[in-house]
Amino acid sequence: MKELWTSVASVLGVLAFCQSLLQVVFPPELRFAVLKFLNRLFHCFSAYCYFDITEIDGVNTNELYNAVQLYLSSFVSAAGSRLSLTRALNSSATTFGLSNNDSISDTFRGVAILWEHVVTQRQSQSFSWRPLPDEKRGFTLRIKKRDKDLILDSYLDHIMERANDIRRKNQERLLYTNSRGGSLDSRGHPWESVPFKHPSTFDTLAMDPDRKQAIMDDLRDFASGQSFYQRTGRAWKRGYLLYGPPGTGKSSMIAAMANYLGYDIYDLELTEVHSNSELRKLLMKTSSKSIIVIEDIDCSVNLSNRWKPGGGNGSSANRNCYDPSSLDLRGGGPGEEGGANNTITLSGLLNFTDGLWSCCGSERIFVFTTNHIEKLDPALLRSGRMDMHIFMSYCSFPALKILLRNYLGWECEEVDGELGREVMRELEEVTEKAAMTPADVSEVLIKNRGDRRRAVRELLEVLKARAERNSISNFGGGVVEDEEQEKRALESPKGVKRPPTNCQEKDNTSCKKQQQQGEAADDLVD
Ligand SMILES: Nc1ncnc2c1ncn2[C@@H]1O[C@H](COP(=O)(O)OP(=O)(O)OP(=O)(O)O)[C@@H](O)[C@H]1O
Ligand SMILES: [Mg+2]
Repeated sequence: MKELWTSVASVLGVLAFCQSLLQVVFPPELRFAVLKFLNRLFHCFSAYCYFDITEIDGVNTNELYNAVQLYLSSFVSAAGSRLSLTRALNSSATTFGLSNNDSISDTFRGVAILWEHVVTQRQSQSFSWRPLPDEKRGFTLRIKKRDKDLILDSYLDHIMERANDIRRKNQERLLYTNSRGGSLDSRGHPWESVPFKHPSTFDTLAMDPDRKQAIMDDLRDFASGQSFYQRTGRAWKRGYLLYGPPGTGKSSMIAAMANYLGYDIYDLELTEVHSNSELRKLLMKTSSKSIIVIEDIDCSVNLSNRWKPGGGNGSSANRNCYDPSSLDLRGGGPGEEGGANNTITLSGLLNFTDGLWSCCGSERIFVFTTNHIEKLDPALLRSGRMDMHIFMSYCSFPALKILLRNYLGWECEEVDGELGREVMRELEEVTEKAAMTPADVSEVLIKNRGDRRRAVRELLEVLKARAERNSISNFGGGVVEDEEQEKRALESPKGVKRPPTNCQEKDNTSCKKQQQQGEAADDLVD
């Protein structure tokens, strides 16, 4: 054993001597050329090829590095005895990683792959726009030369896909906003994000169950439709236009969609976007598997005035709603024609959702909402642009039943007894005529959620009062004007007034009936 150590030491000594001799005898240029040559010779005869994936690519973070790190973390935990642990911002899960200069093998389509995590000290920093970390990190991928063409592209795509899945699973959903008005953050990102924790789901959404199911099916088909979109040559995106009076659940529906699909939301504030090119940049910085939302598309920006440089004074009165009749969809828009490059136009917006740029990235959903579909330009409604137009209506009876279940834990299907059924009939009859929004109904239920009996009784009273008011104002039409609805939503019923319970004002029969219903409601929810 002693002899072995002696011989190893003497070999090392000889090598060190040769190296110092090389350094003394040969100039650095020659040494470098010799090493390069030896390196080439080695790679020529080696059966393997190597790919370096560095953490920082120039000054930008290399997304592939992050993806590989996440991908390896999915199976490294079972393999390694020494691992690095990390937890990302907004993440609820711990990620395992390879320790410095450790390696792990993987197989893909029967091909063996070796990954090595290489960490070296960075040389003294030359000039850089931003400080770089002291350590240089990277992964080296080793595969057999003959497998290179066979798997490299598909393997890297597979890694990116898996990494995105892991990221989504680990991370709470994110809600992005462009409220910084075009300025970029330190990583060059125009979007700001916060964790998205909206509790709305399709289960809690009050709307007709058949329509709800149709939307869920559509979303599911979209999310699993990669091959369909590829086969048909369509960009993998889908547009939904949600329209209806305020408080009917448009925003709640968007949150439910995001929670259902596990997508992030990009809430695009059009008033913060100054030009079509800025809009394009924002789009380019959105990730796939996301929902891009423009709320109140009819009011968020005065496209017509911004279109014509001298065409409007931009007064707040004008800014509130645009006049679609003054929009001109011919040509590329004024940004290109009129030289007003700092404007956002309808054509820019349409290109955003529909043009070539809309296909950068994939699996994205565009959702526009409006209270006034009739004010939208037909170009926005054209088929193929917004694939599905979803009307969010006043509270229907099936929707009311969902709200009763959500807020009071009350299953209408389980109602029995003659009086109980009578109340259900009353509710059914009066709900449509009342034309109340789910938001208004929710208010009544929230206020009385501690006392089911009182909640149902008050709801019935409010519905009846609304129905009566509607029949008077519309001569039996039953649906009130939009403006009135908006006002009603703004009023936000702090305390819903009860209709007069003073029976002297009414005839005896109706008074008796009212009393009976009150009692029935009491029995029903006992
Ligand atoms: N269909 C619904 N199902 C369940 N809750 C609803 C529904 N519609 C409204 N709500 C309740 O009313 C509140 C307001 O609803 P939401 O913001 O989704 O309405 P909206 O249609 O987006 O209104 P606006 O047009 O003013 O933006 C929600 O927080 C939710 O609690
Ligand atoms: Mg809304």
